Amino acid sequence: MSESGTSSSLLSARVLGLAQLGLIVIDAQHHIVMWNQWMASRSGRSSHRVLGQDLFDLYGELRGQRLEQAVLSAMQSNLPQQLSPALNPSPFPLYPAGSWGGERVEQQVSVTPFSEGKERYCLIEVSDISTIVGRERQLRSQAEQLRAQSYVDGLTGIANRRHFDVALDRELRRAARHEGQLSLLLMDIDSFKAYNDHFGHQQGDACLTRVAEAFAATLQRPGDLAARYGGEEFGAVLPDTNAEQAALVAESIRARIAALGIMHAPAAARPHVTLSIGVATFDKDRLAEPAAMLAAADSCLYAAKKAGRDCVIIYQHQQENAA
Ligand SMILES: Nc1nc2c(ncn2[C@@H]2O[C@H](COP(=O)(O)OP(=O)(O)OP(=O)(O)O)[C@@H](O)[C@H]2O)c(=O)[nH]1
Repeated sequence: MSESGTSSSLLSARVLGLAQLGLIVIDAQHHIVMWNQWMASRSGRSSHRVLGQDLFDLYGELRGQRLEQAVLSAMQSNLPQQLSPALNPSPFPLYPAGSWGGERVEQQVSVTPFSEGKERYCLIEVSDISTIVGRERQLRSQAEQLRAQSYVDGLTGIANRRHFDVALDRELRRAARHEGQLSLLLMDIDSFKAYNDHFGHQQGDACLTRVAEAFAATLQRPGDLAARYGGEEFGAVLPDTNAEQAALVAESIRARIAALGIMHAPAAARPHVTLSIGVATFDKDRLAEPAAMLAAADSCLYAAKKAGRDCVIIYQHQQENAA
């Protein structure tokens, strides 16, 4: 061999040793003819132990798997093949260099057929994509967390206004489609300004949280939604619930909040914290849109305030306003 031939093969060997990905070459009989340092340090098998062995004898678990199919089809079609990392995350039992055991590294594997003289070969390249996959997983879980948070009220931990709007819209459509029943409650803590003025905003927040938790705990069905509608107002979406049933639910919420016995400010209408509640029920001819339902429940809430607070008013279609 010429001097320049020798130095170029030395250079090739050095480059193969430095490559930051696994390089395996197998011949047409699947015998390993090249196994670089990256593969040795992550598989625990040095090249002199694996050269000449059938790749699929060495790693029996690869038999019948996508990698073997990719090699066969690359050899047949003479076209490169790529394994989907999502379906084949870690085909080879490879571990981070220097750590024998633990989690396999996540791999991206490609198979490239080639010929040299009369011989046919396959180059198998293996990249470690653990960091990328880990980062993707982290981003996905952060996105899920953000999504969950964006539907939860930060103070009280119950559903927020956005969640309420989405649920009301969805349940109204469902009720309209199936001629079903649906009721909506809007409620407001009585004389809450006086509470804040007397006890301070921080204690006001604590009161809101107690009321929210007790209100949410009153709703029994999995489809019911308890939400903070805004400020000291709460809303409930009650699927499959007619006006009579909704009136019972509203009354049990009212009674439960009154029974908490949270001391109110001297200037408040009652000695303890109470709720006023307005109730509206889906009607395909009159109350079929979210805005109409909300306006009806709100007019009842207003009527409950006028009626002295700590009470429930049900929307009546016959009258312009609540009874
Ligand atoms: N602490 C606290 N107070 C809030 C919050 N959101 C709204 N409020 C207060 O709730 C009070 C609502 O007062 P108003 O709308 O005047 O009604 P009210 O005093 O409850 O009287 P009625 O509704 O007529 O019984 C205001 O003082 C708001 O500042 C909150 O997140 N935390």
